[in-house]
Amino acid sequence: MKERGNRVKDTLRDIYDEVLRRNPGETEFHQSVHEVLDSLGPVVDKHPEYTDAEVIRRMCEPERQIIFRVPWVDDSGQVQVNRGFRVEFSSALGPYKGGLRFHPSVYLGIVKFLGFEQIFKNSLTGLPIGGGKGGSDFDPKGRSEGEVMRFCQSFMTELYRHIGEYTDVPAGDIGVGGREIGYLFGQYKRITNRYESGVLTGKGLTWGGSQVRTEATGYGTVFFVDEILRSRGDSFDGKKVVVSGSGNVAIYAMEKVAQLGGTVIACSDSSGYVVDENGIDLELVKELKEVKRARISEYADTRPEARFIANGSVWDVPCEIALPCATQNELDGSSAKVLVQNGCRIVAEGANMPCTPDAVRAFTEAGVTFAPGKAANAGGVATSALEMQQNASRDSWSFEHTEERLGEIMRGIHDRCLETADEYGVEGNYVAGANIAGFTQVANAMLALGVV
Ligand SMILES: NC(=O)C1=CN([C@@H]2O[C@H](COP(=O)(O)OP(=O)(O)OC[C@H]3O[C@@H](n4cnc5c(N)ncnc54)[C@H](O)[C@@H]3O)[C@@H](O)[C@H]2O)C=CC1
Ligand SMILES: O=C(O)CCC(=O)C(=O)O
Repeated sequence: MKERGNRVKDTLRDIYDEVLRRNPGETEFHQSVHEVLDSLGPVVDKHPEYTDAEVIRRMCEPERQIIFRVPWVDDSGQVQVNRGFRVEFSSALGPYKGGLRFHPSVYLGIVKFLGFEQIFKNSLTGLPIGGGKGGSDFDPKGRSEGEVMRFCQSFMTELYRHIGEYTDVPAGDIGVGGREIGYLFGQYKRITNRYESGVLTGKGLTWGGSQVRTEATGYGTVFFVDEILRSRGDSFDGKKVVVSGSGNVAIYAMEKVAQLGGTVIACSDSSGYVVDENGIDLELVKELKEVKRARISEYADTRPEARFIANGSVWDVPCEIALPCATQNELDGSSAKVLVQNGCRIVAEGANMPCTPDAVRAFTEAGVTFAPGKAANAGGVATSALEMQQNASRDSWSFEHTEERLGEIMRGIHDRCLETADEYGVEGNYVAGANIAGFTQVANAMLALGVV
């Protein structure tokens, strides 16, 4: 028995070593692979057919990686050159699906970590979507409307030949919202001469978009936490919540917390954080971030009762529930210890991999419930799949119906994580439950499809 356990460990170690060797310097990708492999011991033990067919080894190698030049002309007439990426990771369950990120930190390792996470997240939704991710090192900050449009058009001038309703369906992520999806869709339509609505999601409501897609990731994360609370006979009522970021995911997480009776007392952006003990004024954040594209510090200029802190961590603010909704590795081990000391009981990742491995360890050791992003933030991509359904049937659902579907999907993911954790002897462990449940569905499809 012990010998078999050691063999399983050796196999997983061997696969991880190969990932390190093949993908040098891609630290975020290594981190995300390690986190998944760490959960798979009991599955490999129970199902040797997965390793016999090298399912895990194949899963760690993207089906296709596309890197391309994105040249464009800025407002001063200067030619700029950025780099574009699309990593098509797994199409075992459906067309590649996942967002595009425009941020100066983007390189292959970030796109691959995000694409890898997306395989398991998309599987957890129970909807027919594979995993992929893309983006560019373009920095939209400080760029004019015209510059953003010309960049998006140049990006799509290459990307269009790799995507399609049945092939690969991108959407938004950091730095890519409704405005950018509009420019990208416009250029795709122009080049292909096809109104192929299902090629992108996150579209505007008058041109093929879905109700609730804008809100879906943030709302979904809060629905997930609500399910955790409900399973303990508790609710958001009167709970103090801290959210990091103030972009798409953060804004709609804050909105749903308030609707369910909780109070968000702090949020942030990359320049610092604001604390408003009376509850963050969401209309003000929306005005600053969605309309003016301003810094969060302006919040405190408008609300004298609020404080802006430029240096420091939003995780220093005491709360019962923490929702990291900004970016990867933004919450480290020492921040996690501060949260624990201050009485935080639940952490749910609205962002992708915002908690470092040290942070996750600190939460687990302290008995804090930790919901990983691939489960807790799956509401965004799930609603993208609902957008694809509406596009395919040329239908358009109401806000209420779509939100109801989102709620059902998030409750389903929550329950599947717990049931799977129980089945594999790691009761209450959402990380293991999410990784194993997401993995087995993809692995079974890969076995059925042969060595491809
Ligand atoms: N948009 C979506 O549907 C989904 C997004 N996500 C993830 O959620 C996270 C946020 O994405 P979005 O809200 O879409 O992007 P966004 O571009 O709308 O907002 C990002 C926010 O994070 C802040 N931020 C970035 N770096 C920061 C740092 N180091 N410290 C503090 N704040 C920082 C930015 O100032 C901004 O407020 C990302 O990890 C993304 O991958 C996950 C699932 C779906
Ligand atoms: O809606 C989508 O396809 C993308 C969502 C996404 O990028 C994510 O789940 O991280």
